Amino acid sequence: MDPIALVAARFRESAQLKLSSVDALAPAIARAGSVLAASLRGGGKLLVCGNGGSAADAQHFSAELLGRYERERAGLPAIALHGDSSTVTAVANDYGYEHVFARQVQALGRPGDVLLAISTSGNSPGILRALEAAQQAGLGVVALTGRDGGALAPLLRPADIEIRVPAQITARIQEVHILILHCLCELIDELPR
Ligand SMILES: O=C(CO)[C@@H](O)[C@H](O)[C@H](O)[C@H](O)COP(=O)(O)O
Ligand SMILES: [Zn+2]
Repeated sequence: MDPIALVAARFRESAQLKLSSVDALAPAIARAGSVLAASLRGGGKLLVCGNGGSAADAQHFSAELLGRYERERAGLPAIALHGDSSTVTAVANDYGYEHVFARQVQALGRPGDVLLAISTSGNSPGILRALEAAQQAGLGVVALTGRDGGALAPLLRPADIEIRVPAQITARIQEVHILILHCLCELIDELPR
């Protein structure tokens, strides 16, 4: 494989996926922005979770809220749930890895908060448990998924928001997820709080 051709092909795939999915995704992204801004306006906080690259995306997003995105404002409350390594290792060791996010949602989540769950497959057990814990605790839910939405999609309630990237490859889905997260940052900064 010619490396330059490979790079060019990946750039084109990524750009084409973004262009071909914007019309389908924009309404749900706008709705999610309103839900997140309303939660923050009402004194709520955002709990964010994902595995692997999606954990990095969760932390990237929480950093942009706690710090800043593109405009000056006070820090906003957001917690990336994989970030506390002592809690993650203790809960995984004592209860199993699938409980790592759910346990924190149960402990930290309050009605009016929002869980932002990120999973390209929609099938990661820890994400499914976190979703159930959020629903039980009265949190709003925004889920970033891909493929067919996996086992997560049918668990969503009507008020929950799924933003599903219409692609099969994890990396391409993640590349759209990060664009979605930046749009959410901008909407949070733009919408009344
Ligand atoms: O970043 C990547 C692949 O691009 C990987 O680290 C990937 O995030 C991991 O395999 C995750 O465990 C996948 O989980 P999920 O998106 O299916 O929930
Ligand atoms: Zn990756």
